[in-house]
Amino acid sequence: MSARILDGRDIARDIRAETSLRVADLAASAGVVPHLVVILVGENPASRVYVENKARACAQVGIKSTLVRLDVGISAQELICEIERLNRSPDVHGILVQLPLPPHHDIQAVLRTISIHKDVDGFHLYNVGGLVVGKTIFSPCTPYGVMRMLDHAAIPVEGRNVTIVGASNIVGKPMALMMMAREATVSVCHAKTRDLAQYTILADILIVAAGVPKLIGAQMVRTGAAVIDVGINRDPQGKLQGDVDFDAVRTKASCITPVPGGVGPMTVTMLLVNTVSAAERIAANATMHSLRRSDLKADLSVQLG
Ligand SMILES: Nc1nc(=O)c2c([nH]1)NC[C@@H]1CN(c3ccc(C(=O)N[C@@H](CCC(=O)O)C(=O)O)cc3)C=[N+]21
Repeated sequence: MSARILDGRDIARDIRAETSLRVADLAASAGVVPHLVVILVGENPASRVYVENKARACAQVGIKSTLVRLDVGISAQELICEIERLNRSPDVHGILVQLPLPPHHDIQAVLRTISIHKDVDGFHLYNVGGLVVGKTIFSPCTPYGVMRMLDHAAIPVEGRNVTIVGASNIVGKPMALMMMAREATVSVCHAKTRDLAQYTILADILIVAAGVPKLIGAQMVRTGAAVIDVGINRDPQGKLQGDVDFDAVRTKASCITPVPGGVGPMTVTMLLVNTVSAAERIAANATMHSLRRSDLKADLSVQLG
């Protein structure tokens, strides 16, 4: 068997086309242009590249984006003030603090400062906790992108065995909760799980986000499984590589995502989707408030004769 390649760039293109239409509708109905602000602290070269990719993707669908570059030495208090300013700004709909942050910052404290209505990364404690009870406003982009890829490929989730390797806050843990919400049977493992293959071999859907090149070989994969590679590893030549031994596993899986060109483009696309949703929600809220105000004025003028 040779697996079907799930092309993240193709799926992302379809979703971005839909997203552009939503942007146009919002301009027509409310005169609003979605606006994402990305905060980059310091000079991490990988972060620079990611941030540039995000800006380019925004421009493609008509989202306005602003990069706020802050000095590596900025204090926690100054960073928090900057976020609070953006929270209050009615013309900003999404706020993203590029991770990692320099070590003197408490990442959780910073993320908790972002308004939950503008938390398009889905990293605020409210949105993270919301995944447990189904009350999240924004889902984190990478697991959301994986979900959309599976749905796009008509790969069923309900009642399936899903094994997740890697339990990070931004991928593995939220992925597990989203899969549980869809009634999958979920196992969460780590790169160091004893006899990892015992778990991976059970998976109808295997999702790998462990950050270990070639962690998953063909013998660890169930025949016909869908294999989703979230790994991003750069070899010394700068070539990007996932966590799955692609050439070996593709002979055994029924579907597989490549790296690059798999989950990565979906992550950026879900950021666009979340930003447009944020703008739609904020615009709808503003309309509701102005309606209420005009109702109130009408009531008053009736009462006052
Ligand atoms: N607050 C925050 N939110 C994030 O979403 C976030 C972050 N911080 N810090 C870093 C990670 C990493 N991440 C990626 C997004 C897209 C690709 C992507 O598009 N990859 C392309 C290749 C890009 C290349 O060649 O380097 C692909 O897989 O085809 C990769 C990685 C988002 N992150």
